[in-house]
Amino acid sequence: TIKTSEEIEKMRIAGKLAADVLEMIGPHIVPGISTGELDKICHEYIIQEQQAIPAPLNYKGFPKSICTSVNQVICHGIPSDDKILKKGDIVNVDITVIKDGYHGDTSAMFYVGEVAAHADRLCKITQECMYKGISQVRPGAYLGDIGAVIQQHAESNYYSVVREYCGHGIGKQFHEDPQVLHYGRAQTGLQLEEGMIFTIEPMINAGKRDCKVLNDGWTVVTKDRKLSAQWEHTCLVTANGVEILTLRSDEKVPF
Ligand SMILES: CCc1ccsc1-c1ccc(O)c(O)c1
Ligand SMILES: [Mn+2]
Ligand SMILES: [Mn+2]
Repeated sequence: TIKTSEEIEKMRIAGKLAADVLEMIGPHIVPGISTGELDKICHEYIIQEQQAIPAPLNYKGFPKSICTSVNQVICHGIPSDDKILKKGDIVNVDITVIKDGYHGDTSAMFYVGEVAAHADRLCKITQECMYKGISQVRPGAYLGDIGAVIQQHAESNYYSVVREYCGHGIGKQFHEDPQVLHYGRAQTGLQLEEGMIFTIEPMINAGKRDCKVLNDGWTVVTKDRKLSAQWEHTCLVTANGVEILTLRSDEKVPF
């Protein structure tokens, strides 16, 4: 749906709050902390400090307030007191908050201590995929333009694009139309219009694109158990391009 200026203002607030949670949790991500503890810290911050609601909790039955996806986990990792982070791990923390009825959805990769060069490279290229996708956003552009540049950057670096999960429209609902695929052909699909708001959240695998869901019914892992990375921003289509609603205060847009 095309958001009104009043709705856009509320989405700016929700987006900023989601970004603030990621900035808050970063320093806590050190060897020895559990993902269950990260969930507790974020939950308390969202509820008490932000007087907001964590959207994942009880969404389709998800049991926690954030998603924490470590190493070969592609997405929807369930925080656990038994999952202790160790040096060399890469972890995606995915935050969605609801404030005044509107959603802000963002995620980032964090390094636990020093990580291997190949892990660092995957995280960096994946962030570049997200930014390249965002750089295509303007009125009149096509959803296929976003998918094509993400796929091109990933595959030219010998990585693969997960296809089973995608970005999405967002507003009063966590997930709205359109689906935003992270692969595709330029100049195809829906045309973007000023006032549209959606996420771009590419999941890029070091190995093959195939994935599977574990017996917990949530955790999505790479079939070949190689590493996966993901970054996510909530984006607004503006008259002259794009506004990233979940930009962090220390984050520079590289285009
Ligand atoms: C945990 C929330 C959830 C449950 C089913 S899909 C999903 C989810 C998680 C992160 C997201 O960015 C998203 O758009 C959806
Ligand atoms: Mn998310
Ligand atoms: Mn999302």
